[in-house]
Amino acid sequence: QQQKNCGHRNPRYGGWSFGIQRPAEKTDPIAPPNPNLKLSKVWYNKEGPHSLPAFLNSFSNFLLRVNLPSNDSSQYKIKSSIISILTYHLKNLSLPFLRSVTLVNTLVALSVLAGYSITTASFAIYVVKEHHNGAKRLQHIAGIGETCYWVINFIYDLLMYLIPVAFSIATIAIFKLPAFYNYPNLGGISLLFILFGYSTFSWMYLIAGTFSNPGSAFITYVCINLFIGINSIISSSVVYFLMAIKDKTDSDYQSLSNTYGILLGIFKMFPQFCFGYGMIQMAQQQTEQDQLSIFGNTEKVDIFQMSILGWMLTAMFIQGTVCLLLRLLINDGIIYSFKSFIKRTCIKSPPVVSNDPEEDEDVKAERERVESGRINTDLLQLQGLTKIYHHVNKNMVVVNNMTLGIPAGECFGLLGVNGAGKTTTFKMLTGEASPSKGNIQVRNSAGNFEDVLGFNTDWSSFGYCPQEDALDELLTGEEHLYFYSRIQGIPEKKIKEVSFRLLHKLQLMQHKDQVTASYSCGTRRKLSTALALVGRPSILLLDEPSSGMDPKTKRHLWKVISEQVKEKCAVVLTSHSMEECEALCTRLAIMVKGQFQCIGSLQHIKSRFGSGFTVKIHLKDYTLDIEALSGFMQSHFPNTYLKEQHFTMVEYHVPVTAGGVADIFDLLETNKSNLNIIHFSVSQTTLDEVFINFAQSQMNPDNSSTNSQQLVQRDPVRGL
Ligand SMILES: Nc1ncnc2c1ncn2[C@@H]1O[C@H](COP(=O)(O)OP(=O)(O)OP(=O)(O)O)[C@@H](O)[C@H]1O
Repeated sequence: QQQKNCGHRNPRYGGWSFGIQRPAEKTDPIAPPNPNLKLSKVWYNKEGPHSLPAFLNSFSNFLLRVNLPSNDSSQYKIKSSIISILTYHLKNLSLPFLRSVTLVNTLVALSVLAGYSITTASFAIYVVKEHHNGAKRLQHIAGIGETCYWVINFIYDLLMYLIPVAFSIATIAIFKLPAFYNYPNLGGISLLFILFGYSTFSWMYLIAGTFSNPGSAFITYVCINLFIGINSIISSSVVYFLMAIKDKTDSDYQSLSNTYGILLGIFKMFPQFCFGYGMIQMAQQQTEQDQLSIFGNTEKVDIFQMSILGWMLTAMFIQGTVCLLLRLLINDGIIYSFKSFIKRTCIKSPPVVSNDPEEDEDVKAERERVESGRINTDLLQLQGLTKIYHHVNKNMVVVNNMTLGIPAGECFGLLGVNGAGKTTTFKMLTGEASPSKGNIQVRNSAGNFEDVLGFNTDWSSFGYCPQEDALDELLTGEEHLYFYSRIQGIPEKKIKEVSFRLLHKLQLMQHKDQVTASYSCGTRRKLSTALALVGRPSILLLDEPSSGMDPKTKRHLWKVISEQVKEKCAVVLTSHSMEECEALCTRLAIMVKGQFQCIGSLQHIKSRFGSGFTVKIHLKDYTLDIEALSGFMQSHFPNTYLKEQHFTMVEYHVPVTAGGVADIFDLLETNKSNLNIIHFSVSQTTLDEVFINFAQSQMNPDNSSTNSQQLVQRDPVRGL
């Protein structure tokens, strides 16, 4: 019972009262009161910090001695030490103070966690960016293995992360924040900062490949950190506060204590919790020590013991190591093997076209050539290559049973409308996507074919210019070339020579010192092509290399590609420019819905599928009657149709006639003035027209199964 001081100069700090009658309301209603049982009271004055435990201890000694045999009583006593008294005082009498301190510490921990959630995410999005823009794939092709890539990134990010950590520690040291500054707390908080980075980068790397763009990756990383951190810290703090207001003998206290233990066990799996909770623990420990020091106890508590920081630090180290090991283990090779296994055992793939009776004769001949192994001078072979994307409600066959062989010194053009499957084919060729079926083989230096897919692929013979420039916006053109030269293993003293040769070759000298962020689209494409040529590849994959280039630059690029072909490089090129394919490709194929519709040399394709002529007529006036002109053309050349009309220019498709070009010339020349013609031209149907006609079968879903030959025969008016 508390005792009032009553304003005395020498206050009494406590006392005892014995033999008090028990008050009526305290009697037990079930067990009748024993009239002989009297109440004793211990009095204390709260101004004396030790008065309660001291007087309580004396009372305990009275009881002890009263109950001991009289001759023994002096031999026994109950002792209380100053520490236990102070701890008792701290835990029980200063509880409201400690609670408010814990609340403040929780808020501080959450604020620091929020800051570090953003910091760590801003470091990790770099790998997402490289994954997204294809730079990671390009580095693999250039020679960096999965393990090397992740380990180097991890070490680099961790070293860079030490800069904000150093700033935080310096701030703590400058302002001497006692909770984190006093010995050994500065060491503890430094370890918490470092291990938070260690554990967070690892799990962020683990899911880096799942994001569609770096922006969404950044938001997701920060949200995950904050969501887990805030929820775990607040829920454990709430249980802690509830425990603190309960009596230890209360049954609720026990169940709360069990819940608290379980929550801590679960939350230790998350670095965000370990980081925040570790800070709270440290700050709380410091507050208790500050309180103890008021009573002269300056003994330091070991904050690294398991119950304070030890577990938090250990858990973060384990999380980081496990996630990093998983990241190293789950590489493209393992994913490829796993996917292949799942596909083989679980997923029923839709039937892909094989031995299609309607397959074009040239496509069939190429398939038979590759499958039979005859006339085998190929450097690269695709055998039954198929890619199926499994969507929620349907499966999409994007590349369908593609068989092809490309010899050295050939530039093979892969044509097709948007979505025909060209880039997907390239992705399979470079290992970015795994084929659902089929195989890709490359001839090695010993002259034998070896699989490109799977583990330990040797990409040294490949050069790849992706459709989207895989450039680092912070590096200059020259730095890019240096970087990829080093990855390719070019000796240090030759790197400058190689880089300058390529800068000259692609006319990039004037841009070599500019960062690529300031490059125009065409210049970026030139640099991407230069990077593909760094290792003098024997197989060059170019995905729309000239897109965005002006005609002059384009022609220069064609010259560069032609030189590569002359040097016996096997080039695979995709382009939407027929002019480019006509200029470069020794052989080409047109893809429709993932399948080859035709294959062969340019002239072969034009003469097989481009029957007829294109007549371009320029009229004197655009108000002239076009229908009369069309009627005139159709009356002399049946099945002629008007293809296009732009202002005074009209374009007709004229089927092959008995008299050929001479007849068309004769007729138009004779009637030039009657028909108000200024001038006209007659040409063989171009590759553009062949392409457009094939493209129409992709646009028109009803024609999906129709092969090219049938189209030629069915609709001569529309060309094919
Ligand atoms: N990851 C993916 N998941 C599902 N479908 C995909 C995926 N990637 C591509 N596709 C689909 O595969 C088809 C072929 O795409 P691809 O990029 O290979 O076409 P493309 O011929 O290269 O077109 P473009 O000329 O526009 O580059 C498209 O319909 C596309 O929507």
